[in-house]
Amino acid sequence: MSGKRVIGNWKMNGSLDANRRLLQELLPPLAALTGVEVAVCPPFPYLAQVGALLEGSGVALGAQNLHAAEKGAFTGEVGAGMLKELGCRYVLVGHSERRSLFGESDGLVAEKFEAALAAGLLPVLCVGETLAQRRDGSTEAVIAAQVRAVLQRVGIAGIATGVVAYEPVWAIGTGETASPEQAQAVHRQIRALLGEADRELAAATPLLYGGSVKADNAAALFAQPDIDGGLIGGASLEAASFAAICQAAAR
Ligand SMILES: O=C[C@H](O)COP(=O)(O)O
Repeated sequence: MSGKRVIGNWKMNGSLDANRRLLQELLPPLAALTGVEVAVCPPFPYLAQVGALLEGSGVALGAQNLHAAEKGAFTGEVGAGMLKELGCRYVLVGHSERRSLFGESDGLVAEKFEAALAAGLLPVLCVGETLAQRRDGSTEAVIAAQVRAVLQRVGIAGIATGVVAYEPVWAIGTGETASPEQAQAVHRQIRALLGEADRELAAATPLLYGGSVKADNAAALFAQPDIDGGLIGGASLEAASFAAICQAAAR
């Protein structure tokens, strides 16, 4: 039992028809896998449809974002309780597209992580450096600040209840994956940082890698000691590719 997790982030893609076809093709091969927990995160409007299609499959449902408040006058936003009620197990928090395109700060991301925990969801904290930050040598500082903001708010027990996903921004949707060694180095750093608070809980925190994970590079990434699975974007929209990635995690 490898205990790995693979989460598909569909981003702003899909339709009622495309979702049905994707899951029809994806669920049968996944049914045979053991030792891997799989989830998919469709856009908000499709959560109910996808939740119903996943019923009995063992594949979990996740959302891509949430508001930090429980409810109120926040037009266009969605609260953690609503996601929970629709059957979500996971919710992504602080994806780099949220940070860069929608101005989400480390502080706001921490508030969202806390709100998700309070509702009984498993928040997936996304962290990662830009290409410029990697080039100027600030990867470690950037990741540390992103992780510490959440650690300070919810403590190590809070983080360990959820998941952390390292997604170098330069590897997202670009086809350029971090090498297994590059990814492992950052994962080891995250584990060590969490370990300053509690070594056991740090060891138990799932650390996923995301950024151009494909069927042909997944196994090498998942073989790294501190990589506990993947957060998959583009390849999660192709049933055969996503199934192969899940298969690599199940080994
Ligand atoms: O949430 C997923 C990541 O942004 C990775 O996306 P990608 O697999 O298309 O590079």
